[in-house]
Amino acid sequence: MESIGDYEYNTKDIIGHGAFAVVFKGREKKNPSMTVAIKCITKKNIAKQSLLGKEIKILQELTELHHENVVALFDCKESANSVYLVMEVSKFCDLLESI
Ligand SMILES: Nc1ncnc2c1ncn2[C@@H]1O[C@H](COP(=O)(O)OP(=O)(O)OP(=O)(O)O)[C@@H](O)[C@H]1O
Repeated sequence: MESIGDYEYNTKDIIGHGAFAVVFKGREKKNPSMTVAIKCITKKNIAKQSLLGKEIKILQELTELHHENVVALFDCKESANSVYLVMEVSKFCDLLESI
């Protein structure tokens, strides 16, 4: 298990790949029934890291809206090579899988 603050994930549990990141299925350590999506962004894939900081700030502000159609950002952590975004699992991904 990889540890990201209060959350953890197994590198085998990949939900999806994007252009800049891999998204893993993870869980809260204290409450393992709480499933989360952990987006691991490799810093070297991002040309301007200041833009990533701005994007994270926008995600934090959107989270404060508590809107059902906006995926909440629970936590954000940084290591030497990566940035990790711990997010609510999107209900729309289930819909896509069922199509
Ligand atoms: N919060 C989430 N809940 C569930 N699945 C997710 C979540 N975020 C991302 N995913 C899945 O992981 C995949 C990769 O996501 P990611 O955000 O890295 O890239 P993308 O949105 O597909 O495209 P891009 O790389 O252009 O941003 C998505 O296509 C989706 O299937």
